[in-house]
Amino acid sequence: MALLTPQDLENLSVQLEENDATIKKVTGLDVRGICGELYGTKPDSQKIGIIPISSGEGIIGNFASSLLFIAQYFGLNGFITEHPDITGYYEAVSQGADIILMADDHMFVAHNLRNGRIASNHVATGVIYAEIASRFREATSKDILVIGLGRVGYAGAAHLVRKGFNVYACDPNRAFLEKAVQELGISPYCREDRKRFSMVFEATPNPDTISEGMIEERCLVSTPGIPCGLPPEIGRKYRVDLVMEPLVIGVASMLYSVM
Ligand SMILES: NCCC[C@@H](N)C(=O)NCCCC[C@H](N)C(=O)O
Repeated sequence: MALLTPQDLENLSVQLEENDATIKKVTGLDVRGICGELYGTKPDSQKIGIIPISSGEGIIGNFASSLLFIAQYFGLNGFITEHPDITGYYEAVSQGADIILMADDHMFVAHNLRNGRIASNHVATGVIYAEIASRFREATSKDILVIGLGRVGYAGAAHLVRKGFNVYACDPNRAFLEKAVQELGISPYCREDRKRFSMVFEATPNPDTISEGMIEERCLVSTPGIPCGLPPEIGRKYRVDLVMEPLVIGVASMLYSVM
């Protein structure tokens, strides 16, 4: 899994503002509205304990401060512990955190100490970005393309199947594709079918995974993937709206899902 870099997290508030405006334009709701409908919850100034974790590749310079910005943006009472790891965990609980946010190199979790609910970033991110794609008001059918069936893509595809969309998906890893066909009943996307989509959920760590023959002239691409799966020239040639932001939208989904 590709790890965030401090550069990915620069100008987070600008990235959020731009993406929230796009989401509102193409779905009719902003991130708060979609998360509220998706989970049936709303923030109630819960105390969020943000714990830096030093394992593996170590602490990412502006990761904790980015989480603090996100907590405050959604009306929550966030704080970053003075110490990392276990000492930080003890500090967060002692200071009355209702929800703990912490991430190592493999898992990023939100754990609500009051109701026991726990969310992982990869599932919450897959679900919210798939949900955004599926709410495209100008969609011409219930057909939706999912590119990438790893932890994030699979979670998004499962969510779309549950919502009754016709999910077509592709992944270079044949085992991932087979698993999704068997377990979710999705249809493998075949380029030869020349089928085009007005809704695309892209969840790969690769650039330029979206090709011209995949999309309709008017299309919404929703992706947490870094780097961007939409080639800029295709985005310019067609009327494509792109929702792509590295952290805030996925963390909002995590927090709303454990409230
Ligand atoms: N959609 C967001 C996906 C984040 C994930 N790909 C990642 O970089 N995880 C590593 C986070 C490491 C945080 C570090 N341990 C710290 O606490 O600063």
